[in-house]
Amino acid sequence: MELWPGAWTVLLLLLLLLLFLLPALWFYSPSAKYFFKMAFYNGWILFLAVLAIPVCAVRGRNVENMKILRLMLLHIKYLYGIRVEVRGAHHFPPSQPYVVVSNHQSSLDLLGMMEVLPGRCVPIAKRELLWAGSAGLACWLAGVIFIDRKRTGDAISVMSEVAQTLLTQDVRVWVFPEGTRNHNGSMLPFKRGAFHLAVQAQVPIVPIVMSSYQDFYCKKERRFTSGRCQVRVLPPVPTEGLTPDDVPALADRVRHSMLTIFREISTDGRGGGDCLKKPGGVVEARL
Ligand SMILES: CCCCC/C=C\C/C=C\CCCCCCCC(=O)SCCNC(=O)CCNC(=O)[C@H](O)C(C)(C)COP(=O)(O)OP(=O)(O)OC[C@H]1O[C@@H](n2cnc3c(N)ncnc32)[C@H](O)[C@@H]1OP(=O)(O)O
Ligand SMILES: CCCCCCCC/C=C\CCCCCCCC(=O)OC[C@@H](O)COP(=O)(O)O
Repeated sequence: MELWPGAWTVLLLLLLLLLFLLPALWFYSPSAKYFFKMAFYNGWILFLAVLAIPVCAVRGRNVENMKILRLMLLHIKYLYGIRVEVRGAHHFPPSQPYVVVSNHQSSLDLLGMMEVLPGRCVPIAKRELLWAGSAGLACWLAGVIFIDRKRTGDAISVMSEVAQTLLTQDVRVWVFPEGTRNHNGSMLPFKRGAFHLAVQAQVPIVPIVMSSYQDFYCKKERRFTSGRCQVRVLPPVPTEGLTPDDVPALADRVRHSMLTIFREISTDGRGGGDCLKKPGGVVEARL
């Protein structure tokens, strides 16, 4: 193929620009750094999923595949210099089904989640994740339960089937009761699906709180540095003898205990707020 004579010069200039521009952007523009890091995070997970799919496919759709995904994802915190400290892991009931509920700040929750994910535990995820290419397929193979948030009736019947599965197949379920990502320094009101699920199956609820990421991550400010995160497992909350009428109070009680711990373990003691940094590095809380 013949190229226009100046084309090589243009290509060379573009290459030089990339070679110098990308590192310069990385060092001098925190926003560019944020985008590179997030793009790499998603890209790396998609790549790992491509490797995981054939291994998981041998077993077919099976909750045991979640162990493979977990092992493959555990190193990511080192790539990003995030120290994940786990406390209270002894609170996990040793061998029985239960429902884990945890706060949901960002897709980075995957790091804390993989740190403590119990055996035979499957997350409940929005249906859209199923279409996230290789990651969606890997999730499906690992038994992730998908719900359509736009169809309440369908979501509720999926949750009711899950309640049966909890008991008959000895699995645990991980639910983000806020129902969506929330990075505003507090917790959204809890949706009640997870609590109905636990009451229907008469299994305990294990609340897990991940401390605020706002020291090292803020989407609004395009800031993503290294940092620390604490994952706190709280004592199980029994549901034996409770009925659907008890669900609203149960959900409120669990949210209250989680919010208290969230504020306690998040570095500014208030959960970080809307990651608005005041001059002097003080983080203003918006709760
Ligand atoms: C190596 C490579 C790896 C590659 C792969 C990478 C990673 C893999 C590993 C794991 C990753 C997976 C992690 C994925 C995480 C994704 C996180 C998410 O997607 S979060 C979003 C989805 N989750 C949720 O939404 C859960 C919380 N939502 C609920 O519980 C909701 O209640 C709902 C069931 C979805 C319904 O919600 P909706 O808004 O439609 O309605 P309401 O909540 O208002 O409820 C209406 C009404 O119904 C009552 N209700 C709710 N549930 C039940 C039920 N089960 N039984 C009976 N009644 C129920 C509820 O109480 C309301 O009534 P009332 O107002 O009277 O109380
Ligand atoms: C605990 C988070 C698990 C994340 C799994 C990461 C896999 C990502 C790899 C590449 C795929 C790109 C698709 C990004 C999917 C992000 C998953 C996520 O965090 O879902 C958010 C969901 O909950 C709530 O959704 P909304 O906040 O309502 O929109």
